[in-house]
Amino acid sequence: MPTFAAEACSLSIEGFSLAYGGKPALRDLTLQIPRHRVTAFIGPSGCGKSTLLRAINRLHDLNESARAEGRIALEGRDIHDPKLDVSELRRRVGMVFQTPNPFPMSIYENVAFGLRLQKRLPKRQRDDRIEWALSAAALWDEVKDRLHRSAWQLSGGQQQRLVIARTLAVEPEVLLLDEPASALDPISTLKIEELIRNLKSQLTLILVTHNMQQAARVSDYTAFLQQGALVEYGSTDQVFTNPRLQRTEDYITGRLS
Ligand SMILES: Nc1ncnc2c1ncn2[C@@H]1O[C@H](COP(=O)(O)OP(=O)(O)OP(=O)(O)O)[C@@H](O)[C@H]1O
Repeated sequence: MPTFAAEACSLSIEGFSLAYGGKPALRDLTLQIPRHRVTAFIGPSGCGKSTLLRAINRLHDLNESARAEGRIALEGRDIHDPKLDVSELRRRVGMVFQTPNPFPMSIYENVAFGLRLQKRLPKRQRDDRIEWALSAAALWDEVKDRLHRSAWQLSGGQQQRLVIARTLAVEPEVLLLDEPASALDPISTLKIEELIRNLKSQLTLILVTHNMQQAARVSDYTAFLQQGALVEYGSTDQVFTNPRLQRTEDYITGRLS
């Protein structure tokens, strides 16, 4: 199990469990997520990948039947600390979902949206931040001449990069990606993968994917979950080329779905 020195560790998950209506979805998970790396969560459908991802920015708070136990610390601070501001946590830990969900407004306003909630910036600075976020999401060149057109005119792949730009605009430290390319065509998927690899110089990324080639291509570390438990966690190289457990090998090679 990889462990990281405090200065290299973004998130530390310790004895974390979560149940929906008394039914366990995550069981006593302990793992550390390294800073400025891509970590993939893989495992069969229903094993708890999305539940774990969402727990990192406390989305389970919105579900009355969900009960969490244990600790998740971001930069050493427990995210369940009652003194912690949840909206600030969600700014620091951004999330991108499977289906691109741009708001029904212009490309510019989509990226400005979170920024406006966070703080009032003078227009010049806001424009600079929007250009920066769209560039970081590898979309600027494609949209710079039509910033005030509807976001819904973009292709699915462009919409997903716009959603990533919207998330980046508020300068998160961690980006959670829940199957971000599964609704996209192969070319758009490769663009998202390249983007993920490039973004790790700026922030920590966690990727949920069903696509084993994708996990192998973009992630540095891979955690394999089964029935809510962490089965194997290691460098992606090790997990994919020399898995410690037969169950991991069976899943990676498609013998277990
Ligand atoms: N909102 C919810 N209410 C009740 N049960 C839920 C809820 N969300 C997930 N579950 C259950 O928790 C377990 C883990 O689900 P989760 O969506 O985290 O798995 P997953 O590995 O991401 O699955 P998939 O790959 O199919 O998206 C499953 O048994 C699921 O039915």
